[in-house]
Amino acid sequence: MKHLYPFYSKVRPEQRKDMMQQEPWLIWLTGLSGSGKSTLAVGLEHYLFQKGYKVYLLDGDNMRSGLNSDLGFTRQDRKENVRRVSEVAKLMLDAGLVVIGAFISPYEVERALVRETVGSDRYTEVYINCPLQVCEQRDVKGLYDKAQRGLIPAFTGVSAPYEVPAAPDVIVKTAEESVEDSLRKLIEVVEPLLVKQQQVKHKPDVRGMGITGAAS
Ligand SMILES: Nc1ncnc2c1ncn2[C@@H]1O[C@H](COP(=O)(O)OS(=O)(=O)O)[C@@H](OP(=O)(O)O)[C@H]1O
Ligand SMILES: Nc1ncnc2c1ncn2[C@@H]1O[C@H](COP(=O)(O)OP(=O)(O)O)[C@@H](O)[C@H]1O
Repeated sequence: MKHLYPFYSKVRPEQRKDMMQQEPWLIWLTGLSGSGKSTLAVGLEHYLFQKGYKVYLLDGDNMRSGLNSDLGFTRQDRKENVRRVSEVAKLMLDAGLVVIGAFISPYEVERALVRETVGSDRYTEVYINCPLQVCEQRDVKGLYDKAQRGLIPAFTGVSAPYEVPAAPDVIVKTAEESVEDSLRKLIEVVEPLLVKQQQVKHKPDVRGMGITGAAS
């Protein structure tokens, strides 16, 4: 039995939105290695940052260098990788940020878990669609070549599966579009989601702000 006693913040989500002047949102980019996730995620983050949004990018290679450095690419480790990232993203959303996640996340069940963890009302799944042959030709990091020579086990698309998203919110086809075109398409869908829906006004009421034992 776990003896846990979660506390509840006195800062309401609406107050955070007011402070941050944006809708917290997770934009999740899934696709094969070399499909264009990092290129588009970096571009989207940069664009949104320049426009004044408080935005942060979580990327597979980066997360796997720190928090998830103990994980490899077995079925179980990929599941744990995405589970941890979804919990990190949830905390960042609760703090009011816009979060971009760029992960292969090859299994439908884990992508559904991300959606469920953060809440489907603040989640957009983007399928970075690019045929395997094109990714192999690009071979940005030389990983396909190594995987084909048997030097990298369980490489997505070569020796491990990638389940095409059944119902993504957005699809970008990076073999057919320029980087600029794909980025524009992404921005056109994403930016309207982040604009704060309504300004919430509240009086500066300091009663019960957690100061205990003080004379009232
Ligand atoms: N076996 C294997 N399969 C796929 N990818 C591999 C593998 N080994 C290392 N890499 C590198 O890890 C990056 C993908 O990490 P992710 O955390 O996004 O993967 S996953 O969501 O857990 O499947 C991936 O980055 P991208 O190329 O940007 O997708 C690779 O750089
Ligand atoms: N429309 C596009 N969108 C994104 N990347 C593209 C596009 N067209 C070509 N590319 C190229 O494809 C490569 C994608 O690499 P990268 O972003 O590292 O992929 P991933 O992060 O999915 O492994 C880059 O060299 C990029 O310039």
